[in-house]
Amino acid sequence: MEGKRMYIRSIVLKENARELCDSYLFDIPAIRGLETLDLQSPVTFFVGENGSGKSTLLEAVAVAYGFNPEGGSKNFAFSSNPTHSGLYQALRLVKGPVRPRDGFFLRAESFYNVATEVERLEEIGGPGLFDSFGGKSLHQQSHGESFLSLAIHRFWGKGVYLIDEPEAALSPSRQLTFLARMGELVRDGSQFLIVTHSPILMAYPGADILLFGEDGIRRVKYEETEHYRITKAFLESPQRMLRELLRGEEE
Ligand SMILES: Nc1ncnc2c1ncn2[C@@H]1O[C@H](COP(=O)(O)OP(=O)(O)OP(=O)(O)O)[C@@H](O)[C@H]1O
Repeated sequence: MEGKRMYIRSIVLKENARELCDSYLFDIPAIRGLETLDLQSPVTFFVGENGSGKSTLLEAVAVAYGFNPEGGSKNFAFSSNPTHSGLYQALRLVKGPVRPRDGFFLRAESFYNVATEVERLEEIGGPGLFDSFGGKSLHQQSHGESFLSLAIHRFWGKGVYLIDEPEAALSPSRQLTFLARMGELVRDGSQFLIVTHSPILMAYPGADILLFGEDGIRRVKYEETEHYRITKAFLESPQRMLRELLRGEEE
């Protein structure tokens, strides 16, 4: 996809951001240091340590873009336990000239409620309800199965897909299935913003990997990520790494 086909081109923190939202957000280095974050590839990953602000920023982008804070498409309006921050009010999104035809925001915590709402809306839509989800209610499928059903049957393409830790639902082989599905959707003009800890997912060719750290947000190569380096070192010699880690316990 050419740059001009990107639906969200940049994430900008407004100059008066501190007046617009909660102060704890500015204790997070990635948020504090944010000015303009350009999205340069149809697939962008937010990576970094636990608590570095990845989900906070993804959720704020989702809400600023018009998604329901708990997830779903732009038509979803359910609310079970609103916990999202006010950061979305302090963001300005620079959008591309082409509008997406589809979009979905998914978080692991509220996936169950999204699945319920998807089924409710499909029901209103008439018969053939479960055909689009492999012939079964999403609630009769496991977390991973229903996640993939959504990605395969409900992500229609030419869309914006914001997903928080898809690997929470997926086995390694299903992560590969999801990668392949992402490839199809990207070739069909879609854009993904994904928070992940998975060294499998972040290997997507040509993806832009944005590392959230103590110095703010910076672009890194796949092989520079801790996820790649630690996983590689571990798998090359699990015994050696475990020996070092558990040494204290043996003495
Ligand atoms: N309502 C809140 N009040 C104060 N601090 C909060 C609040 N919500 C989140 N935080 C803090 O904001 C920080 C960023 O959280 P966030 O969920 O964005 O991290 P993350 O990078 O997605 O982490 P993980 O990889 O563990 O999911 C954390 O330190 C968290 O404790």
